[in-house]
Amino acid sequence: MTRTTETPGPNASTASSSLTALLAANPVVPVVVVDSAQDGVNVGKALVAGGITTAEVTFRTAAGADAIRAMQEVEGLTVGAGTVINTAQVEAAVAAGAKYIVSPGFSADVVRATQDAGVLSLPACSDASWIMAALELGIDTVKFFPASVNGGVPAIKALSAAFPGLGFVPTGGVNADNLADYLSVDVIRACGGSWMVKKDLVAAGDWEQITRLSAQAIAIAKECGR
Ligand SMILES: O=C(O)C(=O)C[C@H](O)[C@H](O)COP(=O)(O)O
Repeated sequence: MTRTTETPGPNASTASSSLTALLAANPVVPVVVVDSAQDGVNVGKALVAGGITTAEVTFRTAAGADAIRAMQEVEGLTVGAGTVINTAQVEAAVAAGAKYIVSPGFSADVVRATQDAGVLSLPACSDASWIMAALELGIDTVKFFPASVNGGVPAIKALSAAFPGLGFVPTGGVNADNLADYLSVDVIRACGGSWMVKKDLVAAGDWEQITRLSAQAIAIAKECGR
């Protein structure tokens, strides 16, 4: 396991504070997987109708970049890219208009390319060593993935003791039943997840249910003071 210990890019610290602001305004980050740009637009509209104002559109399908580009037309929606695992995808995501880039793990190359493009970077770290590598690049908020199998809230609290000031965005296993447990923790800046945009809902074109589940998630976030 090799890690690059480069210095942060010139945009790193501005980008970090903007990420904090973005997450404060978007405490629930839906992880969206779509097979077409049109599905992306429909999902985006359904999310906004339910009060969710961002979407992390994954590069897990070939439609990812096209969907990000098409979703720029959805009013009130900030579109980011997810499952970004190499610098070619960073380039494609930035070209498509992604405002932030999320990875399921930590890659210094991906973070640097994102910072160099002046786009917000949210890499995932599941333990203290990866967090230290992220800190070296000026990252002040990390995705915690997969959150539930890595110990959930107790693990985040334990890591937080060693890294005061670091923000976390748990993703993986978060749902309507445990969202409040996560959002009650100060260092958790937002939660990511797919529970309101499940593949079967997208396949069925059930935009109303996506809106209902989004509204439910936002109501829970509000109860937690977000
Ligand atoms: O693709 C990525 O970059 C990921 O990090 C994976 C997603 O965030 C999780 O698959 C969401 O988890 P669930 O909400 O449990 O479905």
